[in-house]
Amino acid sequence: MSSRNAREANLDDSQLVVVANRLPVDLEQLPDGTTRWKRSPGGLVTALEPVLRSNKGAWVGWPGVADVDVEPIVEDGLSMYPVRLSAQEIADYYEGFSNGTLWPLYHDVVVKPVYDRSWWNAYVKVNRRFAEETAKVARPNATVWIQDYQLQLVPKMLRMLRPDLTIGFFQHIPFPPIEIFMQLPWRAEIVEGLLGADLVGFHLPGGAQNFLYLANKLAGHTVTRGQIGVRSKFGEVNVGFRVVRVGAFPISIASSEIDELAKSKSVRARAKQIRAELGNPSRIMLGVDRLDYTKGINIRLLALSELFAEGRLDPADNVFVQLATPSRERVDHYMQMRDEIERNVGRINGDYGEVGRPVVHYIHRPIPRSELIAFFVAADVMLVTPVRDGMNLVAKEYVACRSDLGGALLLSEFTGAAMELRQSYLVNPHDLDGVKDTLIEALTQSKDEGRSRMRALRRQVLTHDVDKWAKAFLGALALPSEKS
Ligand SMILES: O=P(O)(O)OC[C@H]1O[C@H](O[C@H]2O[C@H](CO)[C@@H](O)[C@H](O)[C@H]2O)[C@H](O)[C@@H](O)[C@@H]1O
Ligand SMILES: Cc1cn([C@@H]2O[C@H](COP(=O)(O)OP(=O)(O)O)[C@@H](O)[C@H]2O)c(=O)[nH]c1=O
Repeated sequence: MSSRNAREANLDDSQLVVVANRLPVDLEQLPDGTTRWKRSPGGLVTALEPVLRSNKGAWVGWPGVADVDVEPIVEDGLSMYPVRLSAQEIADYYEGFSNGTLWPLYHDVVVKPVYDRSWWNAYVKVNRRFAEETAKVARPNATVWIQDYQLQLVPKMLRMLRPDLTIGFFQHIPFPPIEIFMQLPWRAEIVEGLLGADLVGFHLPGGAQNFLYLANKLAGHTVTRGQIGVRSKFGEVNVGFRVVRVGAFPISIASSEIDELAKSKSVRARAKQIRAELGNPSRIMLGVDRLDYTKGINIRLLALSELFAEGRLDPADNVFVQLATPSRERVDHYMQMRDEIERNVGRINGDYGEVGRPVVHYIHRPIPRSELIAFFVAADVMLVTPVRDGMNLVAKEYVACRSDLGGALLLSEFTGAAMELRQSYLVNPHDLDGVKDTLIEALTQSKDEGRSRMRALRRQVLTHDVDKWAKAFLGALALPSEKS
């Protein structure tokens, strides 16, 4: 990565500042003691990086390693301001409160959240540091856009430090049903923290509606009663002399860019090569995920193994490729899940594979984007089976890659993407027989059926891209918010 020091480039005072737990790049420490930058994992970075580069804004976030002081850097017009976290803070604020408490709680308690007071204290302390760093970077009257569940206290803390700023907050993960959120010992503090923003955005109207209800119940503010729409009909919370808007803005991808890349000769050629490397099977099934227990990877493996056992799917002619980026590897539930998935991959290959011809190809490392796009082009059926997911950009990326109108998308009803991608093969991931039957349907769809579904899906993804998402959010944030 070619970079210049941000202070040298005199870009410190920015008009649009994104604040997220991670910078879009992670610092990697190599065994020989040198360091290099690599792309950070996850959909938040995929979505926001192009938006911020085109706005020439600033990004405040953690550089991905503990206890290092990194100078601000500027790259292609994007200024990045690293926030230092100690190893203990990473354990308590990131792995602990963010990913051991909030992540499972907000994903419908799919595993049991841990409520630990020292984790909470670290969360407060680190949120304060993010607010202080942002207060230093933002120009007078700038717009600050805070991202996600790791930083829910920052809006209020930042408003106290810098009342001149316009502050937006976007939640990338589901906002849970009220009775689940009410488990959280620090529920009122979180709601108050978010209400420091001028606009609080969610992917779906349901999450926005849940938050609106809690703003009344837990913080005692008066709120509007009408139904919240998609990019329209915002809810309002009266917080003293301010009005806080609450809305739904489903995130998306740089659709045309991905569409173009997928059409390129090199990607087409690589897709063909992938099929050949897999032994030219009749059908390639694909999964692409961070290795997270919310993504339902084991459900896919179980469905496949039963279909092979029942003779409904021929292991000699169907392969499944699972690309899995390592994620949160020191958190207990992630370690357990990895062991379970890897045991299942081994078992299925032991039962149904042949020497030199596994039925499940499992890769546990980050895959570069161009290679990923070639996999999307090669795959006949894309398996997206989370038990809960804020959006799931992978589902949209698959659709953007299929200008040939080939392929089929099998999609869990419990993803944010399911609200928009209605012509996919929708499944309830808890209903294993339903998943198996729908998978067979997708694998055996007629050409006409597949083309008609993919055409409709592409219309949605290509007309609702990440630029539209950012403009809708920032446009709503720019509306006057003072009470008249
Ligand atoms: O930073 P990590 O702990 O390594 O996790 C990666 C990111 O995961 C989550 O992504 C979410 O945002 C996507 C874009 O809105 C959405 O499609 C997906 O459903 C979410 O799970 C997390 O919310 C991010 O903060 C992390 O950076
Ligand atoms: C496995 C893998 C993925 N990517 C990219 O990461 C994001 C994932 O975003 P999504 O919204 O589906 O989910 P999370 O944010 O992780 O919860 C998507 O853009 C993938 O293309 C990648 O670049 N490399 C990988 O190996």
